[in-house]
Amino acid sequence: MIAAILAGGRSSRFGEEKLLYRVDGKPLITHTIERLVKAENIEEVVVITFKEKEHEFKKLGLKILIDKFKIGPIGGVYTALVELGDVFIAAGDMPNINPEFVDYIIKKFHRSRPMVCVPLWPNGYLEPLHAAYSEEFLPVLENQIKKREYMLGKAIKNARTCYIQIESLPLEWRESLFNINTKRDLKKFKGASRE
Ligand SMILES: Nc1nc2c(ncn2[C@@H]2O[C@H](COP(=O)(O)OP(=O)(O)OP(=O)(O)O)[C@@H](O)[C@H]2O)c(=O)[nH]1
Ligand SMILES: [Mg+2]
Repeated sequence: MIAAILAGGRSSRFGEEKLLYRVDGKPLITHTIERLVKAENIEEVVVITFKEKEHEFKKLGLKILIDKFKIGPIGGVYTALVELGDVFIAAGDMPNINPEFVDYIIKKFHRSRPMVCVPLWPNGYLEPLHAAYSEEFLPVLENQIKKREYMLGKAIKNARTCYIQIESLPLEWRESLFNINTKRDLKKFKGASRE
């Protein structure tokens, strides 16, 4: 499966483009990609971003697709599904992605053929930017985008979805869902202590 990395955000909480911010000598998005490609079920990584940011990511040697929507993650997921077919979606700001967890989600996805296979917290909170999507989900997205309803979680709840109960997974997999939103979050990123 191809991994599509969403990289069109404004980094407003971070204060500058967080995905290009260098941590341990490399851009944050490179940490995310290095983790993703370790998953056995990920063959290739493609970055979904806006035209204005294309150049910066291209300089890193990354394959880019342009998100023309600018309506938030839902537009990035839509772009990925139209251009690539079934994909694993990840946010670019997830440097602790656990390849085993990614493989687990993709295997579940292939087994039950849902529209979306997404991690779910006990409080009902979803992790739509760490999930596998089928192109069969496109009509649901189109329907919502047409109505200018841009909540990705709402589309997922209206789809044929396989939920992965996070509380039943190995505890250490949870760090896969960690994402960097502020400069303070960088301190929690264990990059420095890893090999
Ligand atoms: N392609 C695409 N990616 C997006 C879009 N909005 C957010 N993202 C990406 O989705 C991921 C998670 O988003 P956030 O953590 O909210 O990042 P952000 O929007 O850059 O940051 P804030 O402005 O602080 O909310 C990041 O990797 C963003 O780059 C979008 O409209 N299109
Ligand atoms: Mg985030």
